[in-house]
Amino acid sequence: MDKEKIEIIGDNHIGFSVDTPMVAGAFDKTDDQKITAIQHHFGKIMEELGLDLTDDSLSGTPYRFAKMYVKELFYGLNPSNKPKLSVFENKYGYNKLLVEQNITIDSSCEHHFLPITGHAHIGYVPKEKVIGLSKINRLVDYYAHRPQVQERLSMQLLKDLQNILDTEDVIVMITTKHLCVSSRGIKDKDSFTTTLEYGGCFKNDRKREEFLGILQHVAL
Ligand SMILES: Nc1nc2c(ncn2[C@@H]2O[C@H](COP(=O)(O)OP(=O)(O)OP(=O)(O)O)[C@@H](O)[C@H]2O)c(=O)[nH]1
Ligand SMILES: [Zn+2]
Repeated sequence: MDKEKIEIIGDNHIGFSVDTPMVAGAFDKTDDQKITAIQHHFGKIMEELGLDLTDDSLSGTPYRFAKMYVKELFYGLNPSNKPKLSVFENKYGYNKLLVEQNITIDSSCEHHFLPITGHAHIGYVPKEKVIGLSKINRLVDYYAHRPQVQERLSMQLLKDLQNILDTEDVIVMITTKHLCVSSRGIKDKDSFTTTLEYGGCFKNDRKREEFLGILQHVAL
């Protein structure tokens, strides 16, 4: 992509869809085939930087890097890795706010491929269905392990939880630090980023305040 095109995307970097932009056939190759290809390309990048790939310490890096991308940092791109989310009938009729807070976010920014770290706080008001608590954490982990923008990550979590729980009454707050802001570019070490996405009863100011009140003493 030429520089002019990159500048344009720089001004319009938020995608129009909640789905991660993927090409057709994105999973035609196996993980091992992807690792082999990425290993080759990353080795070339290291060579361009002038690094000696015959050095003991560097020789395994292209493979380590490729395995880390496919199996760890970006495992959430592949829908076959989506966690199974068991939901139960709301037999006890609990119909007040439930908050799962301080869920670890380990993600990567899709513009620079640098880490985004922080926490998600997720609340919902059950209707007919309740979800196993750990499944909320697992879903966050899954969507975070893609190249992301924070806004889209929030929306993907909201939409999926609304579908799974069969209710609009879900709220997702994410507070993070972006290394692309703190460690390069403007190098601002202190700023952080918060997004808030919600539907249903959380459109009501008092319901949103109830959720935010619970989070008052939560650290980043
Ligand atoms: N809205 C949003 N922007 C993000 C996110 N992660 C990174 N960015 C921004 O994406 C923008 C990309 O802008 P560009 O001007 O194309 O890139 P750049 O020249 O590296 O910009 P600087 O970071 O200002 O040096 C930057 O402003 C980033 O801070 C995110 O999750 N959401
Ligand atoms: Zn970035």
